[in-house]
Amino acid sequence: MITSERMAAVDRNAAALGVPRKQLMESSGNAVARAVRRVAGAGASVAVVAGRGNNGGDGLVAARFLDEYDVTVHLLGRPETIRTRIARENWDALQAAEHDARTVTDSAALALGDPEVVVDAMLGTGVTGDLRDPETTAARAINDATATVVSVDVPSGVDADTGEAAGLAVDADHVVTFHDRNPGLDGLDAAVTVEDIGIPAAAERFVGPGDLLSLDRDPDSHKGDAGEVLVVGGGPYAGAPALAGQAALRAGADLVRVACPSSVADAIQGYTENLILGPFDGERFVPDAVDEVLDAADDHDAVVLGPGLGDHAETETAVRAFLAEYDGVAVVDADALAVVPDVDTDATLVCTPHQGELRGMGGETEDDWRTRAELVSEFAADLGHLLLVKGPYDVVSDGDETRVNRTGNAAMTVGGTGDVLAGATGALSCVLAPLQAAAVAAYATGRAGEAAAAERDRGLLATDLLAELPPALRDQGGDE
Ligand SMILES: NC(=O)C1=CN([C@@H]2O[C@H](COP(=O)(O)OP(=O)(O)OC[C@H]3O[C@@H](n4cnc5c(N)ncnc54)[C@H](O)[C@@H]3O)[C@@H](O)[C@H]2O)[C@H](O)CC1
Ligand SMILES: [K+]
Repeated sequence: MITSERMAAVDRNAAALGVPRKQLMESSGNAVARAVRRVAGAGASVAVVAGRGNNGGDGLVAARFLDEYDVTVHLLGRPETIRTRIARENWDALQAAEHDARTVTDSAALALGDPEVVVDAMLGTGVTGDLRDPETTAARAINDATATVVSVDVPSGVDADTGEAAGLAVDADHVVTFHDRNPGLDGLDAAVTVEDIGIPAAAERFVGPGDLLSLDRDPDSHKGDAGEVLVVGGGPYAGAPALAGQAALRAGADLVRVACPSSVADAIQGYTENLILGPFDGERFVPDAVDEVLDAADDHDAVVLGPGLGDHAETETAVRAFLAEYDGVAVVDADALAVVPDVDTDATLVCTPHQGELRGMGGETEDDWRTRAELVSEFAADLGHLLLVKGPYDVVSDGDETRVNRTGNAAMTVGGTGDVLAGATGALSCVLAPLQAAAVAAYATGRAGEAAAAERDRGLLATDLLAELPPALRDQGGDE
């Protein structure tokens, strides 16, 4: 099962892996043609009704594969208004080969004739709201026809994720969908076939530029802001919370506060004016400070717990007490990880151990990334918490879904890059689901490290990564 949002990400990842969308469209169209052959008699008349997006493009490819039939293509709208280059190229290919391909500019003028099969390629996952004209009139004509209706990807007018239609929708006999089934197809009367269109499994497994699309969602559809992060860190160290806090800002958080012992507040503020300090008395995080930090945490969308806290027994007790009461999202890093295996908490934990810390938590690790991915997944399931295990290939798993990140380089073994990753994960946790936040944070931090290392053979510093995070969170690939 896959949502259309995730499908769009996987599609973009496939393109980055060398399998561009036009190639997928060729496979989709071919699969639709195969479905038509299963229901059409020899030489049957087939009407392909194509919209101006990529769903229409699939239909145009199908028409090319169905030369042995009497095929008529009805494009809904003028060819100049076809929305994507790849769909337009497939329209041009039909024209060049002198297929019977007509344009319908006046919806009243749509004459389907009396086809044996209609291919409904009007709208796919790009649909929003009620069908508009000419699609409404065309849907009515399709539903009135006696033809067998084969819908491409989803019956036009139906939301692939919910199965609901805002208004009129095509009443399909068969649906040919691609790669994996959308949740909305389950309740339909139609016979649904899922066709492999050659998307590599790696497009789902490896974090890629498509995963950055999840950051572009309509801001009104979630919290409405970029999030506020509380870093709980510092004591024996001051640099780590400063790095984590700045990374959270560079990853897009609106506001980052640092709850730290008063002994290091000036030092942390001295690194940057961009962080807001919320010091509590003392030289380290101790049980007495827990209530104050819990109050602060309640006003934030996510907490980053651990950078620079140290491993004093009192601090460990304080971390445990904090998590016992906290029920939001917490990115847990560094010394705070030690409490995770037996902590009692309602919080959503995103744990970011390196392989040494993972072993300290009782987890196993392996050099081979495939084996490691399995081990991390099993351990995340045992813990009941999400893990982002750092390594040459980072593994992110909640025990159910597992993603692997390949960005980054050996120069990033320098101290402080883990704090940057924890901060970025905290910021992204404000706007994305935890697994996606961890995956995107690992991907972007690795890319930031690659960009920073491009100019220096040695001597990379964790601070070099900070300014590289914003571009690393943007998809710089061309849209093919
Ligand atoms: N995911 C894959 O791997 C592949 C999918 N393919 C096919 O591409 C479509 C999705 O294509 P897209 O261009 O994003 O959207 P649509 O064709 O569904 O819609 C295009 C267009 O329609 C307009 N529109 C939206 N809502 C309405 C409405 N209510 N009434 C009228 N018009 C509407 C809007 O402007 C959209 O831009 C997917 O389903 C697959 O069939 C590719 O083949 C590649 C592989
Ligand atoms: K369709």
